Amino acid sequence: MTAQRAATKGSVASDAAGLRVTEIFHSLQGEGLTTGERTVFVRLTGCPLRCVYCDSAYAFSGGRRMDIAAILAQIADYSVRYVCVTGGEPLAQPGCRSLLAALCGAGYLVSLETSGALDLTGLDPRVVKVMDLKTPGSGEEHRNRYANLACLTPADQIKFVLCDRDDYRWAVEQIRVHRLERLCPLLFSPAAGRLSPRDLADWILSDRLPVRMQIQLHKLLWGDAPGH
Ligand SMILES: C[S@@+](CC[C@H](N)C(=O)[O-])C[C@H]1O[C@@H](n2cnc3c(N)ncnc32)[C@H](O)[C@@H]1O
Ligand SMILES: Nc1nc2[nH]cc(C(=O)O)c2c(=O)[nH]1
Ligand code: SF4
Ligand SMILES: [Mg+2]
Repeated sequence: MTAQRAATKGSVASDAAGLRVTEIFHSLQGEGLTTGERTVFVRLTGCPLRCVYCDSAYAFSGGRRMDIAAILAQIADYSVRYVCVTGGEPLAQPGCRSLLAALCGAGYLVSLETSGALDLTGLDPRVVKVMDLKTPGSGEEHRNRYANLACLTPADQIKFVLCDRDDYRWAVEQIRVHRLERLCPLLFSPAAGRLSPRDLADWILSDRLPVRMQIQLHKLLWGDAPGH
């Protein structure tokens, strides 16, 4: 299926209402526990982090201001059950919480991709939080907000995007120290183009880790192009 890119460029409106949106597109979920499900992605603009591997740097700036009604109207065109709010760092925009609540209220199964660097309290409890723990190799480990772990439930997911063997060892240690297994499913993902998926698979098997490996499905299907 061809993904569709719906909202992208345009000037940034100055009014405080609404959210800055880089794109809204229809694709197959490429990450996490609902991989393969038809999903509409709302990519919010702006991020205070700069992970070395970021595949969404085009969302750091630009975008266009949309109010929640307009976002909902655009999503309605696609007849999906799943909506994924991502970015950029979605929680960097104050309006993100209202958007998430409105999406849940409209009956969508809503997930939030977040760096783990911003406060997770006060989110609609129906939102599935997919939270990264940023590794040393990302260059943003110091931004991890460990208090967020207390906000996670078994319905959420913790993701490690790994650049190399040192990141892998670090992630194993995080699982042990914070007893992450007891919180929610754990995802190990190779940083695209930096870590061999086969090496990662071998390490996980060899160490008998309680994690789920993922490879970004959308990149296998469509490469690096935005809007997929
Ligand atoms: C682009 S980020 C947006 C949401 C949020 N800023 C975050 O980092 O979770 C979405 C997901 O893509 C992951 N990601 C970004 N670049 C990647 C890459 N080159 N390879 C694998 N995963 C990547 C991030 O770690 C995060 O889990
Ligand atoms: N197909 C597809 N699945 C995704 N899952 C998480 C994404 C993201 O950029 O956050 C993403 C994305 O960009 N595309
Ligand atoms: S936090 Fe997410 S959007 Fe921001 S730089 Fe890192 S991967 Fe990219
Ligand atoms: Mg992506």
